[in-house]
Order: sequence, then structure tokens, then C-alpha cells
Amino acid sequence: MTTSVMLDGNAVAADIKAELADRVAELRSRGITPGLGTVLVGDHPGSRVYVAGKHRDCAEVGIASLRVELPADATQADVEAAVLALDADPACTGFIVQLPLPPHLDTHAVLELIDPAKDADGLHPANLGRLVLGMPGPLPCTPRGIIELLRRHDVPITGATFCVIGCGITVGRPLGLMLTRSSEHATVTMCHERTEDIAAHARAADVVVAAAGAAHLVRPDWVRPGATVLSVGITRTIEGVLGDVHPGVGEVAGRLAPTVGGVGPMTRAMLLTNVVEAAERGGPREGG
Ligand SMILES: Nc1nc2c(c(=O)[nH]1)N[C@@H](CN(C=O)c1ccc(C(=O)N[C@@H](CCC(=O)O)C(=O)O)cc1)CN2
Repeated sequence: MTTSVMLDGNAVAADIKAELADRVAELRSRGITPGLGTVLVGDHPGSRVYVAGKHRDCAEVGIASLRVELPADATQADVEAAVLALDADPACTGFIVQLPLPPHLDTHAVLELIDPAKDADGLHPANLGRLVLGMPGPLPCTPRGIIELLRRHDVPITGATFCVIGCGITVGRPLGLMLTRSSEHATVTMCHERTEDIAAHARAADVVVAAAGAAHLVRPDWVRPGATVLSVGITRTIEGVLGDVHPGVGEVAGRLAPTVGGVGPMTRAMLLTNVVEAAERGGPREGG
């Protein structure tokens, strides 16, 4: 039984998409149709679902879709050619390369080829550098979605203590940077696989973000009663989807973002937001 308040990402994402649909209509009335490109390589089961969701969302708000799919044995040159084609395509306002890429590919080299002005994921080194320096730029979608989900549920961030479990490039690492900016001013403990006693760090936190990709890692006794918990990492098994947060946490936490319907829809809503913002900026940033 879950007694915690649900941080409902589907509901908040629906509000954001309604707001974006108005902004897209305004852009289109000026002859600007924002377009989101995606590059999907291989058959990673989650990636296919997530990319399909991204394009469904685009259709809902009036953003055009440009899909590129490559086989699992695509070469580095094939993937780089797809990126360069989207860089050059005027119909593409912003695009992403869905991660993870198959292990034979060099992810960093691919991300570095994305035109920073079209980087809808905020994962180009120049944009991550802008984030470190506190300069404006596209923000990584999942961390941005987490912060927006907390804000729209009036969960205090400034002055709060966060335990972020997992330091990956799409969630944990940029989230730590974003939470410690002057606009948020949270106190953040970053935990990873070599951290001793993650449970103790989690128990001390007002907000626990579980983004390690380790099924049911966060147990009920890891959470201070009343704390806020976000289940971000997903493990797919033949029995179904398992989150990083054990189901029993719902009886201890004050608020809980569930594994499905929590942060995932917010990630997609922030991707659309990054594309609309790029279209509104209308072209490459100076010094981009
Ligand atoms: N290029 C990127 N790759 C990846 C990112 C990213 O931000 N950019 N993040 C994650 C996965 N992710 C984004 O693509 C993502 C995760 C979850 C969802 C989502 O809609 N989840 C649904 C459940 C869907 C299901 O599993 O059935 C939900 O929570 O309701 C969307 C996007 C890794 N890769």
C-alpha cells in the first residue's frame, strides 16, 4: 500500500504540453514550424519505447518529427553522417541521439558533432560547459524535468538536502550541477557505486533521487519518514519494469515519483520545451 503523495509526471507533463501547444501555434502563425529529430541506433528495448513517446508528444503539440533509424551494426561513420545531416537540415530545429548507443560506437564523438544550437538534450560538451559556468543554454531533459516536477508540486528545493544516487551523464551528474546553481541553491550529496553506506546518505536527505539503474536499490529503511523520493532508473526484466526504488518506500516517503508516470513523461515534456525554446530563439546562438 502506498501512503505517499504521488508526484504525477503525466499530469504535470499534460499541463506543460498544453502551454507548449499555444507557443507552437504562435510560431506556426509566423511561418515557423519547430521540428524535433531523433537518431535511434539498434534495438535497445527501452529506447524504442522512449523515442516513440517523444514523437507522439510532438504530434500532440504541433512539432514536426524527423526520425532516423539505424541498425545495431551501424558504423561510427553511419551515425556521424546522420548527425551531420540533421545539423544541416533546416526543417530540424533540434535533435537528440537516443542513448545508450551500441557499445562499439564512440558516444562522446557523436555528441560532439551535434550543432550546439540544435542540441535538444543539452548534452553537447559546449552546452554542458555553459551549464557549469551558469550561462544560458539547453538543459538536459531529465534533470530539468525533475526540478520542474518538484517545483510544480511545491516541494522545497532551496536549502533542502538532496541525495542523488548515480552519476550518469543524462541524469545524476547534470542534476547535481543544476541543483547547486544560484536559482536552486540546494545542498547535494552525489552517491555512486564506490560510495560507502549510500543508505546513510539517503536517510539524511530531504529528497532522494534514485538514478543508478539498479533494481529496488533504495529500500524503505533508506528513507527518512516524510522525505521525497524520485524513482528514475529503470531495469527491464522478462517480468516487466523494475525501478530503482523498492515498492515498500511508498509507505515511508511523504512524496514519491513512481518509476512509470513520474519523471519519464517530464523528460519528454522538457525535450519539447528545449525544441520550442530553440525555435523561439530563431537560429544559432552567438558564440554558440
Ligand atoms: N538522448 C537521450 N537518451 C536518454 C535520455 C535522455 O535524456 N536523452 N534519458 C534516458 C531515457 N529517457 C529519455 O530518452 C526516457 C525515459 C523514460 C521515458 C518515459 O516516457 N517513460 C514512461 C514509461 C515508458 C515505459 O517504459 O513503458 C513513463 O515513465 O511513464 C521517456 C524517456 C536514457 N536515454
